[in-house]
Amino acid sequence: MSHSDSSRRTLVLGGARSGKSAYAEELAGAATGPVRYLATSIPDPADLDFAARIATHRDRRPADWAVVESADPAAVLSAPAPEGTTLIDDIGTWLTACIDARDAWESPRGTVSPEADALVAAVAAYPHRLIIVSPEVGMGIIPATRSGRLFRDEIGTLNQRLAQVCDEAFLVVAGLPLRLK
Ligand SMILES: Nc1nc2c(ncn2[C@@H]2O[C@H](COP(=O)(O)OP(=O)(O)OP(=O)(O)O)[C@@H](O)[C@H]2O)c(=O)[nH]1
Repeated sequence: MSHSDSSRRTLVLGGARSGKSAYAEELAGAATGPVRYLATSIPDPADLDFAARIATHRDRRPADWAVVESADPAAVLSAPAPEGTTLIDDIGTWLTACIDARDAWESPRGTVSPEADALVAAVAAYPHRLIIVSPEVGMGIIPATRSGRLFRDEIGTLNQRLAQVCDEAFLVVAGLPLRLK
């Protein structure tokens, strides 16, 4: 697949507090044109810790970035796209919400495949610059819970599929990006 720089797709992987979001924001800031920040988390006013994290993000983001909060990134990407760069942060939050919505934590692998298929297709078809943040998990011991094992397997499979349709991919560790593709 060959793309111009303006339609390049970039996947940014990393563990918790690895600096993956900050690196993705750096890439978005370096791109030409306007930036649209697509947050997949819908804030819960009762969750003060998460509200503080979001506030930190807002403070460090340039004021002229458009912010879209949506639990359905495939729908956002499939709608008529504005010029410039879209940054999706992040796929782990989205996957958790998808599994919750189907009440599928005790279900077999693949229950959320329709949603994953739609996301991968929307990413592959997106016509402008796209940067996607997703968690890299599963390098430690096998989780003790069924839900933990389900998430680890589903996000690993999805990350592989996203990496295939992206032009480049990075793994961020301790704030340092390692190019994978
Ligand atoms: N709803 C909403 N969520 C936001 C906003 N800004 C950031 N977020 C969410 O904040 C989350 C990332 O929080 P971080 O604390 O950076 O995540 P982390 O994985 O611990 O750390 P890093 O690896 O450094 O990114 C993502 O799920 C974003 O969707 C916002 O304006 N609105």
